[in-house]
This record gives sequence, C-alpha cells and structure tokens, in this order.
Amino acid sequence: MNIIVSGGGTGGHIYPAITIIRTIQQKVPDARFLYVGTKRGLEADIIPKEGLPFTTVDIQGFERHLTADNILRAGRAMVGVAKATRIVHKFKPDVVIGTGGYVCGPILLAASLMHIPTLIQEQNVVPGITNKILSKFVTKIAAGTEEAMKHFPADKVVFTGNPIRSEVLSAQREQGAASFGLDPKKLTVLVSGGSRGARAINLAMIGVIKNAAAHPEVQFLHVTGKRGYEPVLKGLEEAGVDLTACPHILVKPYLYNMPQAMAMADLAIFRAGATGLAELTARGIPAILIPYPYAAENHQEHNARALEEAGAARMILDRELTPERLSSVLTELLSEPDKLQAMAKASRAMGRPQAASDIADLVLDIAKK
Ligand SMILES: CC(=O)N[C@H]1[C@@H](OP(=O)(O)OP(=O)(O)OC[C@H]2O[C@@H](n3ccc(=O)[nH]c3=O)[C@H](O)[C@@H]2O)O[C@H](CO)[C@@H](O)[C@@H]1O
Repeated sequence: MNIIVSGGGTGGHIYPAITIIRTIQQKVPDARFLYVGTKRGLEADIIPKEGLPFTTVDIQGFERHLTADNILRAGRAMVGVAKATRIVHKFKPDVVIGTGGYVCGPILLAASLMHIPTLIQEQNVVPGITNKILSKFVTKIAAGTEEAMKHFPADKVVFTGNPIRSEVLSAQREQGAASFGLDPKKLTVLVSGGSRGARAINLAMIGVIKNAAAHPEVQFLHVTGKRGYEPVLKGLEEAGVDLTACPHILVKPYLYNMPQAMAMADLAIFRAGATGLAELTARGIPAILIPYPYAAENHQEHNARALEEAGAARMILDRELTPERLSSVLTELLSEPDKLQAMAKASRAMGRPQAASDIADLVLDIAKK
C-alpha cells in the first residue's frame, strides 16, 4: 500500500502526521510512505531525522489582502499543484493524508481531483483555512475536538481526538530524568512555547528563573524555541543568573525527545497549541497555559479554556503575563499538592490515547474502498 502524507509549517501539524504514519506501520508493516512538505517549514528538519522519504512542493500562505506579493504566491501555488500532480502520478498512492498547514493544499487537492481517497486531520477547536477549503474535496475528516465538527460537512467528519506519539505514553520518569541529568525525585516544571517557542513566555521565565535559582528543590526544564535561545541566555546573564551554578535549571533551544521531558513533568507552562495539549492530557500533566493571542480566530484561547473549564489547567492571558503573575500561580500550585493532583486527574480524563489508532483505521478503511 502506498500512502502520501503532508502537513507542516509547525510541529503542531508535523507530529500528528508522524504519529499517524507510525500507527499505520504497525497495522500494515509493508506500507510505503512519502512525506510532502516545504523546504522552509520545520518538517524539512524533522521528517528526514525520522528516516522518512521526503519531497517538497513550493507554496506559501496568502496574506489577507490583495497585494502584488499575493499574485506571485498564487502563481507559485499553481506551480505547486502541477508538481503535486506529478508526485501523485509517480508515487501512485492508495490514500493521501493531510494534517494541516498550507503545504497540504496542493497535494490533497491534486489527489482529490484524481479520485484518490483522502483524509484530513484537524487538531484545533477552530479549523485552519486550508482544512476548511480542503474539506469540500476530501473523503473524510478526523476532528481532534467535538467542537470542530460543526465547521465540516456532517457526512464526512468523524470525532477521533488528536493523535499523539506512542513515546508520549510509554516514556518513563526515571529514563526521562536520566536523559536530562535531572533528579527523578524532585518536582519538575516543563516550560515550552510550542514548536517555535514563545517570546512572551521566555521573557516572563527570566524573572521566574531568577527566583528559582535559589530554590534547588524544584527543577525547571525550559525549552525556548530555537530563535529564543540566545536571547534567554543573555537575559539570564543580565539578571545575574549563573546557570552553571544551577544544575536544577536546564535551558534548551528545542527538544527532539519531548516525550522524555513530559515523562518527568509534574507541571507544564505551555502555549495552548492543540497537539501539545493532546500530549499533556494523555499523560495527565497539569498546566499553566498562556495562549498565543494571534493564532487564527484566537483558537489557542478556545483550546486553553476547554482545559481550564475541566479543571485541568490554569490560564493566564498573554496580555496579563508578567513574571510576578506567573510566579504567583506557579508557587500556589507547587505548594498545594492536592490541587496539583486534582488537576492531573482532570487532565488525564480529557486525554484520548486511542486517537491515532482510530485515525489509522479510518485511513485504511477509505484506502480499501
Ligand atoms: C502559533 C500557532 O498558530 N501555533 C499552532 C501550531 O502550534 P505548534 O506547532 O506550536 O503546536 P503544538 O504546541 O500543538 O505542538 C507542538 C508539537 O511540537 C512538539 N515539540 C515542541 C517543542 C519542542 O522543543 N519539541 C517538540 O517535540 C510538541 O511535543 C508537540 O508535539 O499548531 C497547533 C496544532 O495545529 C495549533 O493549535 C497552534 O495554534
């Protein structure tokens, strides 16, 4: 069986794609895959590292107004669809899967027009524009949340939940701690602004880390995003923090082994990207969420609110984020283990660890037909 998979731009679209591939491989060991992305997206870094065949089409997102640049982009998009058609002709897929990001557009459109079965997976409560357009052409839509279903044709959409990497579930605390040189017995806070990092969280964390430097009983693993790494190191230095004297505080640009970090996290400080939240809830990790305020239709705040209402997370709006506010919520939660435990329980109740398997079954089902 030949399967084309596409999804990209950010990790929130790429990791669901990898998870779907790995799950199908368990069910159909001889399935052949081809991943279609762009040269500029994070997928060009992550997918070859996963050992998956990777090819690219050239496409960019559109601006919301008519501009000369947009006309150029439309031209590129047409070239993108032509190249996608050639890729489909050559690879002869039995089914094509898209997990979001504009890179999915050309290949899913080409495959649909060639009457090849297609499935898209939507992670967010409010769908992205590419998936909204593609939903008119594709065979099936796997929705990550029940709220998203109303945005899609009722006869095509199925609620599955968001797929999470199996390592997120299988990773163990002791191993996680060992891989970072941290102490498995200490309370551990994992900080991440999503796959590209978050400047606002990084800035607030400089103040939090300054206080935490004198409290080795709580460990911090702060993932800054590649672009935020040097500025955070500089900010800490200016704040008088000597990281070499603080083995309980780790600052990293990006984690290729995020599941190991999640395995030892007692509390997370996160943006509210849908894939990250699916992983946190599958493990039952309580969180302080700071939604990215400029995500399309403010979908991260919707994502975060769902967890907050269920008692699985506390939310701080980006415009209200200061080191003091973050420190105060953090101190409150870390000093009240019962509260943290209740949040962990509520978080676990929201997780859908079987989502990947359900999506893989859906893919195999439409491929057969
Ligand atoms: C700014 C923006 O619009 N972001 C969107 C993007 O977020 P983004 O790409 O940040 O997505 P998420 O936070 O949902 O997922 C990030 C993924 O990257 C992984 N990871 C992250 C950092 C790291 O160092 N290592 C690592 O492996 C996480 O474990 C997770 O699997 O896609 C999500 C899913 O469609 C959306 O909900 C987000 O709103």
